[in-house]
Amino acid sequence: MLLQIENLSLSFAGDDGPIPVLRGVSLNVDRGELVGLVGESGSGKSTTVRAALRLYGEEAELGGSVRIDGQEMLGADPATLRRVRADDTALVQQDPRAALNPVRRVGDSLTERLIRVHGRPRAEAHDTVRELLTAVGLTHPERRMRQYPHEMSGGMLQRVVIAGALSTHPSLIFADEATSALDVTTQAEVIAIVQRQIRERGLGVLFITHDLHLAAAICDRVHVLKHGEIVESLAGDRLFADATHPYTRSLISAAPTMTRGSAA
Ligand SMILES: Nc1ncnc2c1ncn2[C@@H]1O[C@H](COP(=O)(O)OP(=O)(O)OP(=O)(O)O)[C@@H](O)[C@H]1O
Repeated sequence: MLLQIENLSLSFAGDDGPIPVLRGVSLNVDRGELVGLVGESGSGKSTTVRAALRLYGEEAELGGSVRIDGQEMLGADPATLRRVRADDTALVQQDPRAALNPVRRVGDSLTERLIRVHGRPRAEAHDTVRELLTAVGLTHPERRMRQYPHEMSGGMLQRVVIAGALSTHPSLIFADEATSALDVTTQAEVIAIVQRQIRERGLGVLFITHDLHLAAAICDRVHVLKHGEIVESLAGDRLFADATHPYTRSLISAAPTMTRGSAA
């Protein structure tokens, strides 16, 4: 199992005592799986990811267990956390501009990480990045590598970020609203790239989205989070048909549908 979250709890320290945000979250992601985590804003989706990667400091109190590729993250020492984050996982978030240094050429941002963090020779790092930029659907990869983030569109930059995420050969990707800011066509292309990596590399993906239609269309399983608790877990292709929890039903009825004339 790539990701095993069991009974994960998290509270932030507040002036009037601890503020519980996650209340016993349990979910798994296996090799080759795309697993969805849905819920309304503030339900704790991003907190689940950040807690799993142990990105909080002393402000957060954690309980339960998170194992990534068998390694327990709660209680792991800083060197182990750095290794798991750098070697086994990648995190792709909504805003690709926040993930890239604005004053560096995108090729340098991507190759430097491979050279510094992963000890790859410069020429090999350069070739890897060029090949991955092609794989994520960018034409003229050498030219792209010489560009700065502001010279690219959001869709192009998110492809760059995904190429960077794949460059270290992670076994598990946390995609936190990774395609939410993209137009529908670019979103479909980027998702197709991720799905190919899932098939070809046996990658596992925890896919966080507020878009239930998207989750139903692409996820093997979908977990529904409400106030830090998973209230329902369903096969993606049965999400709309089989959901029984009132919260899931309310999310479904609130999800916008594109029907002819609906924009009028
Ligand atoms: N550092 C923090 N200190 C205190 N409360 C926090 C902190 N980070 C998040 N929270 C609270 O935890 C709750 C869950 O937030 P989280 O960002 O995980 O939600 P989400 O489901 O990802 O929502 P969104 O889709 O809006 O990002 C929210 O009520 C938020 O205000």
